[in-house]
Amino acid sequence: MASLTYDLTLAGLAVGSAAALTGIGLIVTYRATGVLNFAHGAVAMVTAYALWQLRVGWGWPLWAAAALCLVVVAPGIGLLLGRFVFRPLSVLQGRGGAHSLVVSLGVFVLLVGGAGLVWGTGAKTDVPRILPDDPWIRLSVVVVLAAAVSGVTRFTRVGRELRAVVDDRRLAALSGIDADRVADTGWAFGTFTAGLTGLLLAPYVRLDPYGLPLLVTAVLGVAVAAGLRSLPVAVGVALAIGVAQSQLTRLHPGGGWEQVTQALGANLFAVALLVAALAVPRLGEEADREGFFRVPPAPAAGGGAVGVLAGVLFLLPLGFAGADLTTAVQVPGLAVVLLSLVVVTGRGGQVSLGQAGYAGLGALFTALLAAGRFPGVGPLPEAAALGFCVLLVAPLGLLTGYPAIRRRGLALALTTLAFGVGVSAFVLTQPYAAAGLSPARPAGFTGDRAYYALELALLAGAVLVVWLLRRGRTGRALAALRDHEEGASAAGVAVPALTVGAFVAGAALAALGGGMLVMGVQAFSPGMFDPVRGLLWFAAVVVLGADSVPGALAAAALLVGLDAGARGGTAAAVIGVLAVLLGRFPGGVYDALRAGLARVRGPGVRLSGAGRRVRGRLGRTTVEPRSAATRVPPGRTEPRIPPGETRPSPLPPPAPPARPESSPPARLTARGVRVAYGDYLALDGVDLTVAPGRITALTGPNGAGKSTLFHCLAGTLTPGGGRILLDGTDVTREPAHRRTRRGIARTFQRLAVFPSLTVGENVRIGAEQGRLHDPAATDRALALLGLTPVRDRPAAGLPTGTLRRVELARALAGGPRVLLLDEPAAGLDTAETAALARLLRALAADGMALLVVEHDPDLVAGLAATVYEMEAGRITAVREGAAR
Ligand SMILES: Nc1ncnc2c1ncn2[C@@H]1O[C@H](COP(=O)(O)OP(=O)(O)OP(=O)(O)O)[C@@H](O)[C@H]1O
Repeated sequence: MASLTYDLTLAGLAVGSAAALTGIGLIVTYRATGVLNFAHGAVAMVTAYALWQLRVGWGWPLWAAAALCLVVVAPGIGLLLGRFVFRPLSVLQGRGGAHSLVVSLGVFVLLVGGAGLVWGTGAKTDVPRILPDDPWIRLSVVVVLAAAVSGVTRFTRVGRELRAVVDDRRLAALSGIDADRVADTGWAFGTFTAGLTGLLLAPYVRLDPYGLPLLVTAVLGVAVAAGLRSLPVAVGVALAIGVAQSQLTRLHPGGGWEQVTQALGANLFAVALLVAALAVPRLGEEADREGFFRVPPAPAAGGGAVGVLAGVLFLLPLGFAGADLTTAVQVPGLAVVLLSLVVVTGRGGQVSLGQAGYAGLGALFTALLAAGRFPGVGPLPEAAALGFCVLLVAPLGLLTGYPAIRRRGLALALTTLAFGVGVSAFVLTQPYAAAGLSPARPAGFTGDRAYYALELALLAGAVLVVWLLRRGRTGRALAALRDHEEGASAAGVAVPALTVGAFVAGAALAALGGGMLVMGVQAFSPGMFDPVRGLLWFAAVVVLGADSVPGALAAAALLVGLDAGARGGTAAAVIGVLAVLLGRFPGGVYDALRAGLARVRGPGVRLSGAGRRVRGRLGRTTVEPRSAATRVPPGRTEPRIPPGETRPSPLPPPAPPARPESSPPARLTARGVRVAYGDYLALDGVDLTVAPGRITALTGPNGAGKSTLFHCLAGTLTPGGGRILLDGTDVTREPAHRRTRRGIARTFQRLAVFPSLTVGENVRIGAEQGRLHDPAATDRALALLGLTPVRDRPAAGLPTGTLRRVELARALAGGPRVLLLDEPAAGLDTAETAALARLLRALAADGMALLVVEHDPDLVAGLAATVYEMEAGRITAVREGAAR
């Protein structure tokens, strides 16, 4: 028994060593470049193929083949990626940034597709071993490598440079460090470890374009568990999981647990990925300095002609026959799955790498329900099975929707990926699913042509759902969520509910598409929904225009058509190339084509209303993540007005705003508010009152704690101690959107408008989601702020002064009783500042309670009735202002 334990431990250490190598490589690359290389496993796979080619294909000596792979091929791929793919992106984006995830997924699918094209999709079982089959040797390699990296990082100049770049790339560059060289080193080392992992693992697993990358992707959890930071933790976790996984094979609890134990034993790294992704919600934020990751929004499709063209193209297969028609049957189902990504990612701005999981569940449930093998449910007619599977899977959208409430960027990407990996490992590939499920098609639609017609009807329904989700109150709220989450919350949008809703709708659509697909091919196969396919679909939708229905339809046709008409892997390779080029076409290929078309047409051509809107949107810098779209370069207070456009009318003298009867005055109070950031006490028992009918100001030097207090009042930060009261009601623990609905509105120091919406839509969100829900409030607020002439203009690209008014109009449209303004005069010229002061006085005269946070004591002196002075987290003085 003891020897079995020993043998299993050794076997586990061997597996753990390979995982540890992956962890080391991922962390080093991430620290040096800010990119979590999702293509790590694909590089491992390509290097293993290279070894096979050199040794088995061309008969090279093993040592020479292995040396070439490890010294030239693997690091060479890294250097090429770093220099030609990610460096241009980081120049555009700043480190980390919005696109690196999509581009690294693009590299992943490109390598997977490319390997399929070059070596075929069949498995190679004769990859030579480069090391003896001794776990101790593998372990030694890993320990030596980890120690060497730690030593180099700690004690050498390269290591010091690496740490400096990790801390602050721009500062490091200013102090003479060649950050690009550091990044190159990170890439070369990272892909070297990927190559080594590939060579170590390939002889023991089936080497095919999908299998090895998938295996290595599940190991991402090791790096995540180490917070993408600590090499010893990564190595320890990897070895522990390797050993635990190996020991689990001894357990035979019998009964239902037998299957669970076996599944766990085979997939413990997937479990680790799931646990780690859930446990580290703020992962990657430090590398995403430009703001949270947002998938670049493509403009709404709008163009009726494109929609009609897509409709006609989708009707064409009705005239096909034979194999062509059988292939075409897969397109509408996949199109529905991809539309689910349009809802979640394109419109809601949430990364979802796990849609293949939902589609797979939809397919499996449909097949099980129709076969009468779903627990507790007898056989259902096929059409009913399809409908029922949608109802079953939709609530499961919570599984990724709920974590998405607190996660952004990388953390959300990893959580959704972990979901996809988990569903594939623990549900789709289990014996009950793998054993010959062959669902029939609904009665009356069994022939290919009839079934295709049925699919078209379902696809039309799905397009309608997406169309509805993009219009009206919900559509505007989703666009606001995507464009600027904090801004949406401040406008009153219930961000958590909407985020979950987007995932639930996405899960329902993906399940429908999965069910359609499996009935189309009349067989369930887990491989159709493996996580690699999820990554491919995500990349395909984003590159063709994440918020574009025609883009999703085109992606489905492309993916099915290319793989059917050409060698396996072509579709992945094409999507990969497009994703890698994404840096050049930030709004997706569809967007780029429209831009090209607009350029070819030239400026003299009159565009329709929709065309003008699209051109206006294309003019903005969608390449930047949210809020950055409205950022003004330093030293310039207002962007130049583009030629041919008129300057929006200046703010008119305010008529005293008529306060509706339903807006009784309100008082906002802070009582003994305390906030600590770690050991540092940012607010130390602050008392402050924002009284109705007057302007209260809060001033103090940088770092005094003004913004922290402001966040506590607005609901974006929950204090560690003390209370926030609105007219005696304790609102301390209420989120921002609920406070907005109670009548506490706010504006932002850095603008928080929604660039993909028009000025009118921006303000309308405030009226729809705020306290009063008064449809006429939009017009009133627009008129009050002098914005009526620009109400149909897209917010993107408007001057800062105008956008400040848009933000204020949005806040006022909700009928606030308390208005909190964070440095409202930032970026305004003198005339605009004076007009703003007049408006604020008028609002106060009308009974509103106003708080103005401002650095400049002179500026507030003439405006405020009460001035609170703050320093080092305390109120140091309260004095009467000139405007009493
Ligand atoms: N998220 C955070 N983590 C750690 N420390 C923080 C955080 N946010 C603020 N601080 C620190 O808390 C203190 C108060 O910051 P705060 O932004 O509230 O000051 P402020 O008066 O608004 O300054 P400014 O006028 O420059 O915005 C500062 O020392 C700041 O460095």
